[in-house]
Amino acid sequence: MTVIRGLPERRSIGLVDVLDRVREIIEHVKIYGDKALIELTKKFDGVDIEKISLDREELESISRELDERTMNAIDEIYGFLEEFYRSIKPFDHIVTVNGVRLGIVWRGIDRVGIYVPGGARGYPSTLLMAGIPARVAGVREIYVATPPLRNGSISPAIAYIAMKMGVERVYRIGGAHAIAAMAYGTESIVKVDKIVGPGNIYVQAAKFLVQDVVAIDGIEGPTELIVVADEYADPEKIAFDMMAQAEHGIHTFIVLLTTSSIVADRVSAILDRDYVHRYYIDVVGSIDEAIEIVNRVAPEHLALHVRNWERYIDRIRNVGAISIDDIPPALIDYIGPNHILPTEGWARSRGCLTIYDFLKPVSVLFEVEVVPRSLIEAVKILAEYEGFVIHSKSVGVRYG
Ligand SMILES: NC(=O)c1ccc[n+]([C@@H]2O[C@H](COP(=O)([O-])OP(=O)(O)OC[C@H]3O[C@@H](n4cnc5c(N)ncnc54)[C@H](O)[C@@H]3O)[C@@H](O)[C@H]2O)c1
Ligand SMILES: N[C@H](CO)Cc1c[nH]c[nH+]1
Ligand SMILES: [Zn+2]
Repeated sequence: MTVIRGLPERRSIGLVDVLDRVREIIEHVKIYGDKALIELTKKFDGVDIEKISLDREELESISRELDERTMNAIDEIYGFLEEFYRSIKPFDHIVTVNGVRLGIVWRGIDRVGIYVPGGARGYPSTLLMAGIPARVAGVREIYVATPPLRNGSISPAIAYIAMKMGVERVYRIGGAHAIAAMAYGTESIVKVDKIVGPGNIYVQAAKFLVQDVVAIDGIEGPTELIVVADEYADPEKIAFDMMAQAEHGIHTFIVLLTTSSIVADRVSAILDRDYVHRYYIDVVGSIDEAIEIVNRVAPEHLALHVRNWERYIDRIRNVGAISIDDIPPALIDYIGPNHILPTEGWARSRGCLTIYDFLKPVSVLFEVEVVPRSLIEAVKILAEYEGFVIHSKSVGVRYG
């Protein structure tokens, strides 16, 4: 049965199901370094790799295998996303309030590790989605980890983008061990300040577990989509949107909530031809009810096949991405603004990957021109209230 009526209690797999196994993998990498990476790559990917890290010369040679048509497609999307991220790059904000000049200045993170998932042939689009905002933000060093292909090499498209982006190194390792390696460092892997990127449940569980030493962007696991549709929606387009996201694997979470039993039956009839993936369809009383469910479930993607969508948009709070009206989620996957999106309900507290993931706001207090007496007095009082007498003196010795 591929189409199930109603909603499940939970997603088919979650971090909690694999944390113990992933913890063991991480410990193994911490102790044995490169040796563990080579061994685990043999175990999980079935590939012997002697050298983990690919330098620019090797990347150049792999990228020469890329056909011109795909190269042009990458260039086109690269240019589009670069322009988008340049145009939303935040400015420093320095203002004067009551004679005090202060503000926020943005600084790029020094070293970022980008995880690019394996899939069937690699996810070059993910490198675009993470690497372009990182570059525009001014990240100094970018490292990429991606699982090796069956032949031991990596996707020529990933190699091409890595070259174009000027990344420092590409590591041909995937899974939880790749995350552990970038978090703790090994003989051939540089320890980074932040790890970003989507992947399967092992990859995301590893990101979750290494937060004692490295920042992460969030949990971006197996793909999720909820389609909300009214009676005017086109069942064929809905089915395509659902099957497209199911294409990512067997752990995807794909749901249709519709007010129309006719739409439900028609979509179900199309999806029934897919024997591999699982889909959920529920008939709801109203679009408002569907939106309540969406906010509770907090899916990665939401597709809104609803007339008068403007009426509902402000009430949609907990989703990673919204495709409205006739826009397929698959378009967001390739032209963004970003397809690196929270799953497993994490959309309740964070959204898509953005340029802000690669920037740190630094708090700066410049000169104090006219000393606002009341403000200085307030500072001294609060410092003393906290028991920090020297804090109070340090301010008082300058401003009285
Ligand atoms: N949420 C998002 O933003 C987003 C974006 C793109 C893709 N995705 C998801 O990323 C995932 C990609 O998954 P994938 O598996 O193709 O690639 P992946 O790179 O995430 O994982 C593959 C690696 O997992 C490791 N592995 C495999 N089996 C294992 C096991 N039993 N124990 C430990 N490690 C194991 C292997 O080392 C392998 O190289 C899909 O689920 C897709 O839906 C999510
Ligand atoms: N749908 C994925 C996010 O869940 C992103 C993606 C990349 N390539 C194709 N699709
Ligand atoms: Zn996709």
